[in-house]
Amino acid sequence: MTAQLIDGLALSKQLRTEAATRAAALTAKGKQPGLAVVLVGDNPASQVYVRNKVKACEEAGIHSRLEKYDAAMTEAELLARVDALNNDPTIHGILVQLPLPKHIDDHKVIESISPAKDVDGFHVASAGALVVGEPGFKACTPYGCMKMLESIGMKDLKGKHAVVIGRSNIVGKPMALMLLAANATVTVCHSGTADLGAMTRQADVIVAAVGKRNVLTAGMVKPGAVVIDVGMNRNDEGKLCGDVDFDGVKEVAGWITPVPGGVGPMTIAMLLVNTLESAERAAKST
Ligand SMILES: NC(=O)C1=CN([C@@H]2O[C@H](COP(=O)(O)OP(=O)(O)OC[C@H]3O[C@@H](n4cnc5c(N)ncnc54)[C@H](OP(=O)(O)O)[C@@H]3O)[C@@H](O)[C@H]2O)C=CC1
Ligand SMILES: Nc1nc(=O)c2c([nH]1)NC[C@@H]1CN(c3ccc(C(=O)N[C@@H](CCC(=O)O)C(=O)O)cc3)C=[N+]21
Ligand SMILES: [Mg+2]
Repeated sequence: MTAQLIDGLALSKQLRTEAATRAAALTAKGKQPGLAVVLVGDNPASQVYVRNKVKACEEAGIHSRLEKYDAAMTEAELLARVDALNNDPTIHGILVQLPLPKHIDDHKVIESISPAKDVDGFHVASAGALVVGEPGFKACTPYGCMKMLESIGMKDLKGKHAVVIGRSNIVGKPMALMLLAANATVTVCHSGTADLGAMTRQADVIVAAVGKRNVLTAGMVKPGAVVIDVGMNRNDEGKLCGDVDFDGVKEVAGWITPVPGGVGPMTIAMLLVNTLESAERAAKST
């Protein structure tokens, strides 16, 4: 059996076209949506991601402001920048690229972002809204994974068992909560899980969000399962790859996402969707 591909790149393009239509409608009313992306330091991966985000905004007609700062920037200086963006009516979304330099407390910086502009969905208010099922910004990566499931007719996961590998605040935990909200029965695995394969072999849906190559191999997958690969790693040749042994798992799974061209582009698309939602809300209230 060979799995069908969930093409995140194609799906993200569709979402970005819809975003462009919504952005144009706001701009026509003199209320162009705006996203601020703040990058501190010179992490090469962050440079690429941030450039991709800014480019996606431009293409969708969303105003983007890229603020790049030296790695020596102090926490107080960064907090002052966030405060200025919180009070800037032309900015509807604020993204502070992670990781931040070690001398800056990421938690403190994220909590300083106005929840109304937290388009990353990382603020404790956004995370809490997801826990209790209130409206709030959803973290872009798991939100994009849910859109991928929806695209293959799996919006409602009643009767399905989903296994999430990873429990970070930005991917694994919100992923588990979104799957739960979609009526899946959810298991969350992590570095303390005794027998990962025993868990994943029961799954109808597997989301791998670890950051290690080959965490999921063919023998760990139930035939026909849906496999979503969030991981972003480099192989020995320096090529981008996920957490899943793609070549092996694609022979067993029913559906699989590629890396690149899977979850990554969806993350960016959902960032635009969240920014539009923020801008539309702001337009209504003025
Ligand atoms: N495509 C995209 O848009 C995005 C991709 N990513 C990528 O996704 C991956 C995960 O990111 P993130 O959540 O931030 O990473 P973290 O490092 O914060 O979390 C990794 C999680 O994996 C768990 N883990 C580690 N080793 C194992 C193992 N052997 N078996 C089971 N679980 C394990 C850890 O467990 P414990 O909690 O016990 O330490 C932890 O919960 C990375 O590759 C990252 O680059 C991230 C964000 C967006
Ligand atoms: N505040 C904050 N918000 C984030 O959303 C955030 C962050 N910090 N820090 C880093 C992670 C990682 N992340 C990715 C987004 C897109 C791709 C992406 O587009 N990937 C392409 C390939 C890109 C390439 O070629 O390197 C793909 O998978 O096809 C990857 C990773 C967002 N993150
Ligand atoms: Mg830090």
